[in-house]
Amino acid sequence: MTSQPARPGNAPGRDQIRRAPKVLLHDHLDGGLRPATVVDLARATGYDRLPTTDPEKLGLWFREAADSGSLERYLETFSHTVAVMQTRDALVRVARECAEDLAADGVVYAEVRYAPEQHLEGGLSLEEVVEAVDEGFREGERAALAAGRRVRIGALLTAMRHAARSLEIAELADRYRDAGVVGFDIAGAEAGHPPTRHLDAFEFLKRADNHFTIHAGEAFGLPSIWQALQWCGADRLGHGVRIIDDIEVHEDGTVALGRLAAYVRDKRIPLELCPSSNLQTGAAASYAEHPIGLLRRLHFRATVNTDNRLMSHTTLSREFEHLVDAFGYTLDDMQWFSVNAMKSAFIPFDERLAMINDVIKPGYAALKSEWLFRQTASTSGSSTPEG
Ligand SMILES: O=c1[nH]cnc2c1ncn2[C@@H]1O[C@H](CO)[C@@H](O)[C@H]1O
Ligand SMILES: [Zn+2]
Repeated sequence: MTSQPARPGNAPGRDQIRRAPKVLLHDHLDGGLRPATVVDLARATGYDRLPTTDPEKLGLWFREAADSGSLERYLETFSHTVAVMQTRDALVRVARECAEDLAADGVVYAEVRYAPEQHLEGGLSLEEVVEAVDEGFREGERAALAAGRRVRIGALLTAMRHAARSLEIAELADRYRDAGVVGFDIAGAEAGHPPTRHLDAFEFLKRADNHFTIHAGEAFGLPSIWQALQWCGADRLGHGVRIIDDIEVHEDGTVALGRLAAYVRDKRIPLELCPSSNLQTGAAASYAEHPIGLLRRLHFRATVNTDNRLMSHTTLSREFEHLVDAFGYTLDDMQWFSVNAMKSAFIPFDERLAMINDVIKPGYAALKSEWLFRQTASTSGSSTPEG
């Protein structure tokens, strides 16, 4: 274990970051398994191609293999997790543990995505996959509640952008809407697989009043973001980090936004930013240089996300710790990101508002008052009373 780095001023500590109510919009179910669960499930299903069956080494292996500098290589690691998620029991377990792990990390609302078409090899139907995952999420929510933590999980159904099942998956998402599914997404290698290949799926979704996000502007730049928004009509951008290519920072500190960047900011298009994942796929060089710093300053609708907790050896708290260290963020910044994310969620407006007013704001207020009392206690303790 590394020791907690010293953080200046009123920077929140590791424990406060974990306890702060957080909202997660971009997390892949098949990218968040516990290493020990991968080993267990491989044993139970007879999958013998894991690089190692030692959970600790396996965790390390995923992290290192994903640390390749390219999205394509990063995605290769999913062959192992997807391979052990082909039965109903496996899907229920992985989804249950996901909900429990997020709750333990202080996440109060999450949208977790996966591609149903990748879980059919054991003979399950698309519907059975969706129902198994939903059962797992609900079990996990109940287990978390019994442990004193409240989390709400909604599913996003992903279609793989290199495949040709997006309309079918979009229809599936529509059918399971209000039954645990809150939206749709496309994922997979970005270069060479433009979102416009899936226009029929997006048009269907829009006509049926559904929400969707698109992985765009991660490994590929502005044209991908432009297509996702202006051709496909995405509600949010998965990553969207390359919008930075349309922002010019001048030497005197002034900033000029290109038309697309201005559109994204003006329309409050949510950016599902995933710092650690971006470092691994080469989309950013370091936390300190990650575009999230500038995007937050310019008041884009930026949110903080994990992408793949297993491959990036991360949690939402750890993502925030990195940002606190790199940019000196405070609890106010964390609250800003969390409210941004909650505003951008795909559940109904009144439920989002209730989460913001009844869970997020009171949660941060309590943490801030803790901090205030500690400050007062330490100042009065160190001063000598006069008279
Ligand atoms: O950052 C990413 N960019 C693009 N695709 C991804 C990323 N992370 C995961 N997946 C892909 O999404 C599938 C469904 O969850 C995963 O199997 C993986 O292939
Ligand atoms: Zn992703």
